Amino acid sequence: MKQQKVIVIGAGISGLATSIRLRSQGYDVSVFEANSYPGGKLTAFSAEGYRFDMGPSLFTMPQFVEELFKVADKPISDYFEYKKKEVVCNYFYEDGTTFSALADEEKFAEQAAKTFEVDEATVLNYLHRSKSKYDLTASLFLEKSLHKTSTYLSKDTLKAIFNINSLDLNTTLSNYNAKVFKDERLQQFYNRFATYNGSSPYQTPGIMSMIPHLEQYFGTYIPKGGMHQISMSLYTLAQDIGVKFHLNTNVDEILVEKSKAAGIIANGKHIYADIVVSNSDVVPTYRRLLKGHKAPERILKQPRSSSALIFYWGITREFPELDLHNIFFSKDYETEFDYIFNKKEVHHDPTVYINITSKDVPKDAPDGCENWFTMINVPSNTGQDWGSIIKAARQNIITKVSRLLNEDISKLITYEAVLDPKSIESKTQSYQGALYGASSNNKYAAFLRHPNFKQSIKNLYFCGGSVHPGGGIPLCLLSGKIVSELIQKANQ
Ligand SMILES: Cc1cc2nc3c(=O)[nH]c(=O)nc-3n(C[C@H](O)[C@H](O)[C@H](O)COP(=O)(O)OP(=O)(O)OC[C@H]3O[C@@H](n4cnc5c(N)ncnc54)[C@H](O)[C@@H]3O)c2cc1C
Repeated sequence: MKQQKVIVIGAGISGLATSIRLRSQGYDVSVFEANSYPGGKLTAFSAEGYRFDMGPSLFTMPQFVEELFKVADKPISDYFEYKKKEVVCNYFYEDGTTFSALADEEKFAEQAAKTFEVDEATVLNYLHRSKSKYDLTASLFLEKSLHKTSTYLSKDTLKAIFNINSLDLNTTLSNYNAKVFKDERLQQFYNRFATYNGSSPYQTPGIMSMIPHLEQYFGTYIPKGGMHQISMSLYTLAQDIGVKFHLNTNVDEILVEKSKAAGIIANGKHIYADIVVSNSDVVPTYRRLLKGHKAPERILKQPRSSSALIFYWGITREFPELDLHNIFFSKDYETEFDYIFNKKEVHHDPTVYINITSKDVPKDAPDGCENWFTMINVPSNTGQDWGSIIKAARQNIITKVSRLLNEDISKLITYEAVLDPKSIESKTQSYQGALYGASSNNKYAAFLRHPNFKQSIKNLYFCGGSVHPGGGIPLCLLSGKIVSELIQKANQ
């Protein structure tokens, strides 16, 4: 059979994963990327002796990265190394409580019982329930297309349906956590996991209590050289196995002939292919690349996930009380989320996340200094005045962190760069600058994500954080897997 040509639009983490899988399956794969660099949101920059990962900072489920080296039949050690973190995250509360979340489950529960009003058994039981929710649903919701009948004819699906009541779909995450834990600080700790897919704990269903399992059971990791090594190692791997990259090439249109994807138009040129995969956000894929084709309006109108406002700060001091991941909680979590998702504004007391890779990668900052990636969750871009929001948030963050660390950090900032939802949108063509596509703020969200294929246009596929199974590095890698399996099956 003639080798089939595949065009992938976008070299985000999902586009890279898809290209590696399809090339390993024998396809002739070309990736067209608008930016001058691969990786999309997963990129980095250096300035004045500091290196910063620009986007994702938390690395979980490394097995999905490992799988890509296996399918490409290349030793991962030639490309990518990472180590497990024993301290997952340090937490700081407004009432002065501090809590260091440890990777080891038993030690974590022991520490939680010492810090909060809870016994170890309650914490362990919560984690066990979290694991069973994941085990029951992962193969159905995350690893297969939800839009193919075959998915529903499996033993796993029947098992999930029989156990539907144990999935806590009919309550919100915050109500579920409030039922299990008396201590509001521990509720806030577990409510935070809603932000891992850009949702609100006060709206997202209780099934999201499976997310702590990913962190606690599979662990958290730091790549040698920082997060950017994930995308760079996959880019090198893809090139080594023969994927062709066209950087600085924006795709303007997907060519469709006789209800079949036939290629793309880029720089005014028609480039033909047998299969097209869009790693571009699904909203601009329809609005710009598929103009004139009927769009699934209900899906495209789903409210977006949260976005982020990030200050990249060069800090001229080291803080031993901080680790790679640090959270400074807001006092009133519910109001903070009401501002983000209902008012579409930013509360004056936001939860602040500080990621410091120089803790594990010393050369990321000059001696005696730290590289702070200081982030707050903010609404997606619907035309807010980001200039004023940035000004107010900067002051509020500095005041809060200075108070909780007992040190005026404003005097320590010698380098600063800022990323806001508008710049996330313009750099990656992500609709409204949302980090994870649509939010999961209702129990049907999983079914309201766009499928990985299009019924009415043959040979057109979709991967990435805005489509099934969702955003975040692990799910984006899984969408690449689902797409490559769908293509393989269609071509058998
Ligand atoms: C600040 C921030 C923090 C985050 N934190 C985490 C975290 O800690 N852990 C985690 O797992 N996830 C995190 N995420 C989410 C994660 O980064 C994303 O879910 C994931 O990287 C999305 O990958 P993707 O392949 O879907 O798309 P993207 O990274 O958005 O890449 C899409 C690519 O397609 C290109 N493109 C789009 N349209 C076209 C076109 N027409 N022609 C050519 N090219 C095009 C874009 O230029 C871009 O390079 C974070 C994201 C951000 C921004």
